[in-house]
Amino acid sequence: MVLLSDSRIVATPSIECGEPLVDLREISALRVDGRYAAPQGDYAHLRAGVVDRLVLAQTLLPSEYKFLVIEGYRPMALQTHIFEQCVERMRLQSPDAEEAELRRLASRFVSPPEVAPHVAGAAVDLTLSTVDGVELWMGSKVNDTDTPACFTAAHDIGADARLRRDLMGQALNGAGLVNYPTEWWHWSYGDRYWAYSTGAAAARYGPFIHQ
Ligand SMILES: C[C@@H](N)C(=O)N[C@H](C)C(=O)O
Ligand SMILES: [Zn+2]
Repeated sequence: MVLLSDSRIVATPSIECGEPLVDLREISALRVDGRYAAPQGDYAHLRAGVVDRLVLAQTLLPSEYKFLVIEGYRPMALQTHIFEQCVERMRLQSPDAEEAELRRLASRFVSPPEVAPHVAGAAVDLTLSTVDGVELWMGSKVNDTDTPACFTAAHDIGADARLRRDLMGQALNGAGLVNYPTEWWHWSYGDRYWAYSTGAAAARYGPFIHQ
């Protein structure tokens, strides 16, 4: 598995295309959860090209399902904070590990800020709901990385959750997004991880400042 801290991701070129962020709360086809709501509404924004692909992906789901968007854009300061917090958690678990190894271990679950897809407005954490908005069980809670069930390919999660993950993956892959294999809920388009995974010559979206 290629991690976000891998030198191949860091070395992937990024040519910023300048596309704006779009507020998902103004896209009637998409449902946005408010658990990470903050005053500026950063969490509810994504690049226009990602939004288009998300809307397309939703049409590829069986009609009884809808996406429930949990978090999109994340400011650099927030990404840096949660990455450093994760490094400190790794230090508690592996007190003798070198700094570089702690950062590699942390990057299994939080991206190093310099390549972070959420900071580019390119990544979305999402799950499935019923058409009425009732969140469905996917084998673990969104953002619970303390269980092996967070890995997208996990098998001991029950048949319903496995089927839902597969359906979600088919729809999102079908619309051009790629998954981070340690987190079933994390999908991106246009960032460095996407460029590396798809063989694109460069990322389309680099770090972005939401005004
Ligand atoms: C922190 C978690 N929700 C997440 O988004 N992880 C990925 C790998 C990231 O930080 O980009
Ligand atoms: Zn994510």
